[in-house]
Amino acid sequence: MSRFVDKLPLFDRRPSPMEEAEGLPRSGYLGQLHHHQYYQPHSNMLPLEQSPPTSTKHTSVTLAQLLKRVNDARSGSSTPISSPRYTIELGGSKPESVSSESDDHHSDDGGSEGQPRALVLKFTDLTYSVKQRRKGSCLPFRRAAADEPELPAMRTLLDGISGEARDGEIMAVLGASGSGKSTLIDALANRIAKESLHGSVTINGESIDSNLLKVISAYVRQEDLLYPMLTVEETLMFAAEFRLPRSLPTREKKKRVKELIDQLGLKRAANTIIGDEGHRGVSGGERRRVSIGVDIIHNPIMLFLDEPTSGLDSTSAFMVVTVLKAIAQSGSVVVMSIHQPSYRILGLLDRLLFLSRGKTVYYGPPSELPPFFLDFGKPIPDNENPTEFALDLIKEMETETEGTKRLAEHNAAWQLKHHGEGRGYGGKPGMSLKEAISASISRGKLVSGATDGTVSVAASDHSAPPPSSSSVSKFVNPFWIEMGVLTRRAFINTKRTPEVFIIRLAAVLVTGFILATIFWRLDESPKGVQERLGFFAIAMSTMYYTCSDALPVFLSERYIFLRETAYNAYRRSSYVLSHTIVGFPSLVVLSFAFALTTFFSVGLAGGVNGFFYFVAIVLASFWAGSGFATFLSGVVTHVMLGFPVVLSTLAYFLLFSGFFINRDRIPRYWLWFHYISLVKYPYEAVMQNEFGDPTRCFVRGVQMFDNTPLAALPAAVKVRVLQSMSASLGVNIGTGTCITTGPDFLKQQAITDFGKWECLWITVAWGFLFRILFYISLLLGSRNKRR
Ligand SMILES: Nc1ncnc2c1ncn2[C@@H]1O[C@H](COP(=O)(O)OP(=O)(O)OP(=O)(O)O)[C@@H](O)[C@H]1O
Repeated sequence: MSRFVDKLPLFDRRPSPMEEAEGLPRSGYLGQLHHHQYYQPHSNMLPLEQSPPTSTKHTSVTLAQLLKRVNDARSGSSTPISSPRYTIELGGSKPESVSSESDDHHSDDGGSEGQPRALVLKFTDLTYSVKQRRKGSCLPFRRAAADEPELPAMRTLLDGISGEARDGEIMAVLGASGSGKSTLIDALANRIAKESLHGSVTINGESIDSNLLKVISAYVRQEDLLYPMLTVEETLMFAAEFRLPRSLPTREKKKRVKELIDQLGLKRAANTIIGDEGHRGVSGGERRRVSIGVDIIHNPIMLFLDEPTSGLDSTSAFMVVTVLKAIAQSGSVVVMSIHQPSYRILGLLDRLLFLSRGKTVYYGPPSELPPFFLDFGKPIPDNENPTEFALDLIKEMETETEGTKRLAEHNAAWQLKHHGEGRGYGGKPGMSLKEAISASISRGKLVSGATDGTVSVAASDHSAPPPSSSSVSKFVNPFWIEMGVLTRRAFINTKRTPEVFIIRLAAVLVTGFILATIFWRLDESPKGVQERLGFFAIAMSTMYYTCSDALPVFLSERYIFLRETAYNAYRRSSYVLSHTIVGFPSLVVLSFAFALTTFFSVGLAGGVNGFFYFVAIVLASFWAGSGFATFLSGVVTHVMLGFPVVLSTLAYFLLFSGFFINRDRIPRYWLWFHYISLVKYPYEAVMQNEFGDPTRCFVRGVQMFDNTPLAALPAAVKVRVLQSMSASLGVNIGTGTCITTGPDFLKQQAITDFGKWECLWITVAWGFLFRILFYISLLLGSRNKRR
């Protein structure tokens, strides 16, 4: 572990000036690891392994003053060291200096409470209720059973929760399953719609602009949402490209990824793919750590995590919380929910908030748990993990009729008695929000969306202008860089799942082969004409059917997309465009494959030009069809919903295309469907490509009796019928006279609306339209807030 901790770049592992000056061993995290003493009053500081906790205030002041003196002496000036330095505090550590200004404040006070902080996230009286539906209440005829308890219309998930989280510390939210932990984290991370959440959440006393919060914060979800075919390193590198400032050179981004891989203990898995059900990849614990890594890559100023340690073994969980602690100590506010912290993890937590059915039943440092429960009349037995004890007691009380009401009241009284009205532990911010963010950037925090100037200047210059929502751009990268990164990622994903394309190609080739053998070398007789019609109708609708595999593509990555766009990793338009670009070459290959297997074997007209037009219209059909399936994938939430919709809609498109019933025979009130049928346009296009030539004749002389009851007559009889017909009509119709040319046939089929090129462009336009609709569905459908 010590080797692992030594590698943590976020910790200042250099010997502190005081250590150097006094020849003391290194302070830092190890000192804390070796001293799991939770029952010290939380204001105590244990700065060094050997230091007895005498007068905390005295120790801290002396340390701070000494540090300042040594710093001054070493630098030969009074300029403060800009990198963060930490003293180790029981139950947490805190930055000694955020700026020269805050240094002074720290010197004045020394205790962890009541000090001015760089960042204070304060939440007051947070209350959130949701409408509650009784099972089956949507059925008007359902009657509640006599013994069924009447449920209230609203359910309160958070009930007047107050507290604060501060930079340098980890605040942990604890409670039984369903107590409201995730809901509280969502409320703090601005993931609940304003109109639904009552109470206030402020940072340094100011309510924060949603876009600015997205830039300075990160939210780690409970679920792992990762691309299965990317390796651990690639996953983190893409996260770095989306979250680190664009002014940071790629070399630095790579370095940061390597550091994070080391910190999270992922070195051995770095080149392994994430994996899924079908592909063996990293272990569940490693995947969890990668998920966390993706969101902490930029060392965010505000970090919210929903059960980051769930599913991890105790060593990995400790490793993760250690990294979180390092992030906190580099000047971030870290809020996380956790089920049952081990002893070691508890030593890294600074502030605990226990919830029971949406109410606070304990709020304070771990060190106050024993006196709190002693005062409540339930002393924590020696050697028992205090959080385990608290959770067990809470669970037990929840089963009683009164619930945890008494404990909640005890907590309220405790807060009032020990921490006064404000319940804020006195950690007042020493600067405004903008100044605090600016100071964070100065200390090396990478505010992803900050403009080039702000970041580069801020990294070295304390006088850098503080960023605001106006000086921080919404997106990290410009459009074309996003496009490049997304295209590269989509390309890698596609390349690593060749089976998807191979199956599609196989489906097209098999269909082409079957059609080629069935419609082999069609002649120009009326029968051949009918068969051509059948070939075109089935060919064009097959194009669309094979496109339905585009449906699961977005559905499978929908939640990754939602996670990434929640923090403005990229524009939705870049996503749509990059996926279109990556998918297009495969459409071209499929079009050629289908055209080559069918065009010549069926004996279609037009020679080389006709062939390329045929390729173009097949490609346009694939383009429109995949656009349609992609659009649906943005609207439906599950593939099981999507497939029936795609398949039935395509069946209707075929029905109204003009093949089964021509336009003139379609009832007027259904005519609109004929015009929105995706199959109509490519069908009419290939028909015109085939029958557009007026010099080609498809019905000559007695062939006019084909497909009629007279077809069965002997040829000589048909010739006589033809002669008598021409005599009675007074026209000369011989056996070689052309009765129906191609254009005549098109007229009979009511294919007169558009020319063949118009049909091609309309099909292409459909493809664009569906992609625009897909984009709109992403805009409207990817709200990340609870209502
Ligand atoms: N939209 C909703 N409608 C009704 N109840 C809801 C809704 N959302 C959440 N809940 C309920 O609110 C309670 C708190 O949910 P929350 O996810 O915050 O719990 P949790 O403490 O994070 O649980 P866990 O530890 O199991 O993740 C749960 O009982 C849940 O069923």
